[in-house]
Amino acid sequence: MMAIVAGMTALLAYLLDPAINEIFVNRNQTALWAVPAAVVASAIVKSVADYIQSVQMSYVGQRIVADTQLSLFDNFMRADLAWIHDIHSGRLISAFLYDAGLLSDAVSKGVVGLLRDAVSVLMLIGVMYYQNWQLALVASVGFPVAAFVMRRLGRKTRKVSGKAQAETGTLSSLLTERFDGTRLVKAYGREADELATVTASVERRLGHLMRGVRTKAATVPLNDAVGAVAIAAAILYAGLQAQSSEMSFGGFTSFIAAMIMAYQPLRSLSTLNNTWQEGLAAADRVFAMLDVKPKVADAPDAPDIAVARAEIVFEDVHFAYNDGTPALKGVSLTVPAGKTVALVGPSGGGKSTTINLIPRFYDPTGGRILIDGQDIKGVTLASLRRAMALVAQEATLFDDTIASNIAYGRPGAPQSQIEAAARAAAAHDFIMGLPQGYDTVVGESGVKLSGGQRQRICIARAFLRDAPILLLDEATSALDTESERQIQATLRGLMKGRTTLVIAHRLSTIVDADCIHVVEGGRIAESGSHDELIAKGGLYARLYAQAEAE
Ligand SMILES: Nc1ncnc2c1ncn2[C@@H]1O[C@H](COP(=O)(O)OP(=O)(O)OP(=O)(O)O)[C@@H](O)[C@H]1O
Repeated sequence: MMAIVAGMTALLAYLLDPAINEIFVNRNQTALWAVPAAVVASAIVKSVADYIQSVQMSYVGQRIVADTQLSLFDNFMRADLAWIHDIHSGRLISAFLYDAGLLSDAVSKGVVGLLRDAVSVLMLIGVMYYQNWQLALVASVGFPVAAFVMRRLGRKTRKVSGKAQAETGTLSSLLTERFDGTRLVKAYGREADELATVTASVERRLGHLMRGVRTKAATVPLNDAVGAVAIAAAILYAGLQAQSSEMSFGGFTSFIAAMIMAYQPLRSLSTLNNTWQEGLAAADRVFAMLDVKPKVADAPDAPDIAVARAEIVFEDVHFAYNDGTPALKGVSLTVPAGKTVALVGPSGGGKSTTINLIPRFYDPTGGRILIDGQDIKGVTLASLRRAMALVAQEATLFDDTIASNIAYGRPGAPQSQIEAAARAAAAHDFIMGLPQGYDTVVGESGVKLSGGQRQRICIARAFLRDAPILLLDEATSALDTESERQIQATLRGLMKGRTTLVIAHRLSTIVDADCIHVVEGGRIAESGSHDELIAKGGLYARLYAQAEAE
């Protein structure tokens, strides 16, 4: 298609030769009709090919955006939690939306346009050389100069594009945080300050983008100037040669037409180089993200875990986050099959870290974690995670129906099972009271639920998952006493017969746990049943007395 467009463009320039020499100079009657017909025919072929080509080019570009976005998302979903936490979500979003777009421009306009224009220019230069090679040689003096200008400006574009992208990432981070924290902004009356923060970022981004625009805008006039000198040189040379009349009038006109027609694709070639450079910069960033491979991954030939009793054992487990600060300094504990073990302790002690190691959100830096005697590092991640249900503090719901939210851990579960799970979580009645029952859409754009209702849907999700291991980050502290009591009752139902490790934020809720570990400073400070720990009169007894007093 590209060759057709380029060929037809060159043909139009070539046709000027017979048009002038045959029709006007030789007064040829056949040519009088044939040449205009040929002009129309080649213009039609060029237009059709042009149309098909633009659609094809856009498709190639958009396809690349779509494929890149899918690969990025796939990689983000598989990436280590540690990596995701270290990088702000705004940066991921800007790679997804902004960089993928730049990449598409580089491909659809850049590569394809580069080829098309290069072919057109080559063919038109061919016409020039065919008409008069000495003249063509004179007209070509501008090329090396133009190439040098393009190169310099291309480099600058690439640099500026990198800065603009970094600022786009910062801006999306700022926006996500501000939208999530709207309540806080309003409550503390910080609207004006937030506007100032965002204004600063928007202005910085504008500055970088404008630097790019100026570079791009300078490309065309600079090349135009070079082109004008080349045309002037050609006319001067042709004029000087005119005396010897080696060249016909038609030939000269065709030559000049080819030269002027070559001008347009040459101009676009110079701006395309900038687009191409932006695309290369974006590609660097996208590929850097695609190259990140998760460290928490299946060992080669890892078997599925075989869970029978579901006993969890921590053997002298050490762990440090990426920044190097140790969070666990030798934790050994056992969660006996079917029993409930609670982790309590001061904030920052390491309770969440302990629980996060069981589904291998992170791998320990020392020691081992065993489930039914199998080191969890040696089994497949999918089978390990299938063996557990997680009820986290945040009560995350997706923008989907209640039924889909409950079935998140067991996609395709029949309605009867979904309802049974909701009943067990004491959620069925309030769900039936919603406008569309189980088909009610919840989440950001759907019906807004109370904290307790959200929590109950999450518990129903864990019921339906029906896994032998239950990881519970007790989320009842944000609820009122009545809701908390109800949720506690449903949670006890959920824990029954399952190996449960629970983080207790309210000590009153875990008094009947089989064993309580007090985690402090990354170590287990004391362990025992509620009564034993009270009798001991240590940290737990103090924490409990404090909680009672409140
Ligand atoms: N993603 C992280 N990156 C770096 N350090 C972290 C990260 N998460 C937690 N920490 C640090 O690890 C230590 C243990 O944190 P952890 O969240 O396990 O405590 P916790 O006992 O669950 O606290 P809380 O009761 O407040 O939730 C803390 O010092 C914390 O600052």
